[in-house]
Amino acid sequence: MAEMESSLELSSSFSASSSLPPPRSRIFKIIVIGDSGVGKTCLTFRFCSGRFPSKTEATIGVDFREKIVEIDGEQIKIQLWDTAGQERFRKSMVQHYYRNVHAVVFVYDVTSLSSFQSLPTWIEECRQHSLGNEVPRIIVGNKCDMRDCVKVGTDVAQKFADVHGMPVFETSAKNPNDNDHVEAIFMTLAHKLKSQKPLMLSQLSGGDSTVQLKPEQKPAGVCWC
Ligand SMILES: Nc1nc2c(ncn2[C@@H]2O[C@H](COP(=O)(O)OP(=O)(O)OP(=O)(O)O)[C@@H](O)[C@H]2O)c(=O)[nH]1
Repeated sequence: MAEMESSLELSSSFSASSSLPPPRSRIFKIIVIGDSGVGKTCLTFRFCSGRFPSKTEATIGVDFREKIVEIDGEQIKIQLWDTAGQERFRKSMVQHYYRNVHAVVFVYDVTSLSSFQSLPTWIEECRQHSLGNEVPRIIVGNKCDMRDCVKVGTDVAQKFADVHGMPVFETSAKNPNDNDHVEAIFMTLAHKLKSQKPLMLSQLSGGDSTVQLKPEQKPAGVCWC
């Protein structure tokens, strides 16, 4: 779902840094996909703004949010493409947002078995757009704060992830205590991308907050093999 305050959020962060000379930075384009309502907007918002959005609406087509981070002394612009989960809001846009993608985040809701069972369909859609094993991909189980309603166990998710050769993370966009964890998930992906290959250079038009991932913030037990 789209976050109601996102435009305001972006414009205010750009104007705040408009006096700075624009640095050059690599861009990592990461698409976030999964069923409607799993929390894609909230996760991307949590990473880019550090908070949970107060109100959301179903994403139509695609929204994107950005954050500039620093990895090994280099500024990198992480561009998160928050895609519509509802089929009727996706149709005309699909071709566009799969273009030039560097990494994929598949999201399911740990309280919704059907959202987990949809993952193979999303993985297949990506594969059809040439986003298979060669592209860094991760699975994220969201809404872990709803402990009493969990329908997808960690072991089941881990087995599925192993079969598909991806790391899996469980987190909550809502729980403020998981703020660092959400950040660490996306930063782990960014580290992976940075170590992988040179990506396109781009002139930045402005900046959001800059963060440096501390070693202790990296999620434990992440396997990229
Ligand atoms: N409890 C809880 N609720 C969440 C969490 N993340 C999102 N939600 C709620 O789930 C609902 C859907 O969240 P969105 O982020 O809009 O979902 P989406 O995947 O972007 O949905 P589409 O745009 O339709 O594809 C909203 O009511 C959010 O408040 C979470 O971590 N915990």
